[in-house]
Amino acid sequence: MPASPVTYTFLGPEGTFTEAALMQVPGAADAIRIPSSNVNAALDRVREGSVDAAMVPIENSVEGGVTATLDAIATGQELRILREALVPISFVLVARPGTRIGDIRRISTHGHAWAQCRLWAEKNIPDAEYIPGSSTAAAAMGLLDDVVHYDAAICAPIVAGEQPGLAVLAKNIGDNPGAVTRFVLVGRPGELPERTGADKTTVVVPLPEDRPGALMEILDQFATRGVNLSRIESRPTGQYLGHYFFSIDADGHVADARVADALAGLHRISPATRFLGSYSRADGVRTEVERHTSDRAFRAAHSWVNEILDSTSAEPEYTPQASPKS
Ligand SMILES: O=C(O)C(=O)C[C@]1(C(=O)O)C=C[C@@H](O)C=C1
Repeated sequence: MPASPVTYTFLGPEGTFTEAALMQVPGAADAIRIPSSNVNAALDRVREGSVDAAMVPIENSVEGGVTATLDAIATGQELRILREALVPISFVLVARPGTRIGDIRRISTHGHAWAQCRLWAEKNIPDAEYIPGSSTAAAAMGLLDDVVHYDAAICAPIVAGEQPGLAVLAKNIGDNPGAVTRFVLVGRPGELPERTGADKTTVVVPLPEDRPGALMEILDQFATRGVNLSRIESRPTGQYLGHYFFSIDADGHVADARVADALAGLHRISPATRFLGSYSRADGVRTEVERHTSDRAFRAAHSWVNEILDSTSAEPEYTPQASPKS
């Protein structure tokens, strides 16, 4: 019987940056690809098992963390990050043919895209009202639909190139030409991606309450084991004011002794710590490991302690006390 094809979902519709990220996954071109209208819907499809994995945005070099994703993977049925993808971001301004920049009164795009074009918009369309869109491509495609109440959109160049109904009014309108968005492919817990030496580990750590220095203790678990952090963000749990969790990316794989030891330390401090995955870095940069935090150093240290335990009687011998004479 032929194997059933892999099924992916992504923040759609076609033409989003998220779809571009999914197409970086080997075999994605031959897989079934189902667009989802938002990050939660995409992750729900993974949880209920109707798709194998979902590609979602997690972090932008200009605007920071994508909170919808950070929150959705931190709670609910457990999920795992299987890989990451980096997409260079450039934006175009599109409208219906015949529209001039001076005609624009209302403009739509994804919130992260709007944040990355803010300076351009202030300079070129200062009076235009911003209408939030579920994605850049959804905003652009909406212009082909007579019912939408905006007259321009900001999207990826690819959308404009494929739609004769859309005219490009301006190119490269992002405020930061080097902008990059990081995406993650999220699946259900199962096989762990192999350790490559150029890996990342993502965890969610609820901040223990009413404990002075709790954040310091969390950071210390990584610092004392020579584990570098590439992202740390605090997010409210939503339960009540002042209750936060930390979303953390650390260099290394849970199969690295120093990372495993740091995670064990986190679990002691905050038992509800959630492991979100170890996966290879999209940029392929290998982690530099200091000698005293290498697997070999951890092994040697553990065998030293075990030797001590083996050669020493850990529990004092039990000598029953003579019963007092009556
Ligand atoms: O709207 C899209 O095209 C998306 O893929 C989402 C998204 C994001 O969430 O940051 C991805 C990349 C860009 O930074 C802007 C929007």
